[in-house]
Amino acid sequence: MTQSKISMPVISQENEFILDRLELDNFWHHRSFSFSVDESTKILSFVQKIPVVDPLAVLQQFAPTNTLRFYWENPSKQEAIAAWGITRNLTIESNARFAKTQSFIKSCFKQIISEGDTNINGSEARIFCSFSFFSQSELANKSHPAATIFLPRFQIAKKNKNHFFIVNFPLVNQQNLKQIKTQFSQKIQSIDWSRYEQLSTREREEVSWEERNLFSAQNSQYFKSTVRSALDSIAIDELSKIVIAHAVDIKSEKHFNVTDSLSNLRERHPDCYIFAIGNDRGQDFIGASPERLVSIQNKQLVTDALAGSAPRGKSTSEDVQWANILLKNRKEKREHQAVSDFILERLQDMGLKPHQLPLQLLQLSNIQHLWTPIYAHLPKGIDPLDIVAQLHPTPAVAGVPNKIVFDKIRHYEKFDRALYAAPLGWIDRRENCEFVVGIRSALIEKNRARLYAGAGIVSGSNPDKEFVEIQLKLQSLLKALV
Ligand SMILES: C=C(O[C@@H]1C=C(C(=O)O)C=C[C@H]1O)C(=O)O
Repeated sequence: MTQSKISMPVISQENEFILDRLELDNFWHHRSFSFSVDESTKILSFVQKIPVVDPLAVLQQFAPTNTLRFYWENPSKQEAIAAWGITRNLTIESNARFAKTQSFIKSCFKQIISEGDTNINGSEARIFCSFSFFSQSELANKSHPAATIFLPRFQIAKKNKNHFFIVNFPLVNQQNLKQIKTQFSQKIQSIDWSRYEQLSTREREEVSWEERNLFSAQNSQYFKSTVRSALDSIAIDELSKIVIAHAVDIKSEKHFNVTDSLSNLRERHPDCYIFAIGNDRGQDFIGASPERLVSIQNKQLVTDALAGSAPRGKSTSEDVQWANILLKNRKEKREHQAVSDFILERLQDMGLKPHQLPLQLLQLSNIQHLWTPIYAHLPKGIDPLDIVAQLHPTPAVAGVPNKIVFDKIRHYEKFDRALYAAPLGWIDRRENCEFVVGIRSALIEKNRARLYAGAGIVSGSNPDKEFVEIQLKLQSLLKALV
């Protein structure tokens, strides 16, 4: 179901509004920035290089909470993107969501006329996508649609030392293109970007939780009983792996601060992808995921098989000890191989020739994982969304075999996974893209947050140890939320 609509008079008013009244706050905040157009309207995608900014600071200052928002950062790759407002969007509530996403994205990029500083790496206009874990949830009041895709009105991007501001602006009258470009350019230059060079640091007080139910005996007993039941199913060969997740609801005295929480996440997890997707109901799904589902640059695909976990040691020797346990443990390796086998098979089914690097460790600040990066060259005709559709969900977040595991997950988990463990990311006109798996994540709304974490269960898993793993993942997330 497309939520796009044309609204010609508003566009021209908006046009006038931007060009004639140049007050900064109104320029950004005016509500008419959040309506979308359909595929018959051309869209000017105007990009301009700007001085150094922190895209998170810009997002904090300008993105209203009543429109779609997206934040994406990979600190170790010196890359960050903030996007907000809607120029075109689509929400999907049905099956075939990846195919529908694909055709929507193609039609969007056909409308775009790119102008400005377009030839520098990182300056591309992107379309942002998030999906729910299941294509159709059986739970009545689900918080997120099966797919949400949008071309934002504004995008701030940082790539290495370069920073860009992009406006995706619906054109009513193309004759004015030159004039509009000049005025956008002047407007962007007139902004005092130095004010957004750094996120204004506030007192990062610890939020006091109503912690009663965080890891209550009831919670832990229920989780462990599901692990035991899954082990029974594994013993009779009904399935060979299942990832069981746990959700914890917390309530703070004050509203959560999304940008400060993101800032904490990027400090604590510089090797992860930091993300946030906000909807028009003021809900934000945020997290720091170590798991790439699909990354494509110039037709080179990279994906991660990531499964099998151990804590980090408090000293170097303890750390090495944990690493060795992880690398040698047969149960952890079984858990991992279920993922790498699945990915290789799915890519081969698409006619690709994937190759994997030797098994290695991905050491994050709080946890370490077994990791196999997998590469493939993409021939013409394979769309990034074909790969997302083929790979989601991998046994890193679901299990083997898929069909049986889906029913079991719905049975064991007393909550809707919503966006947890599902793909989210961006795609550009040249079909470069990055999608991560939305794990190590929380759904935030005002003073409430739901935190998610899951653990892979295979033959040999121990319910107590799996619960410890879940706690480790949840605690790390909890520490970042303010
Ligand atoms: C499911 C999650 O993580 C996954 C499960 C892992 C495991 O069980 O060892 C490791 C990495 C992820 O693939 C999660 O963090 O919620």
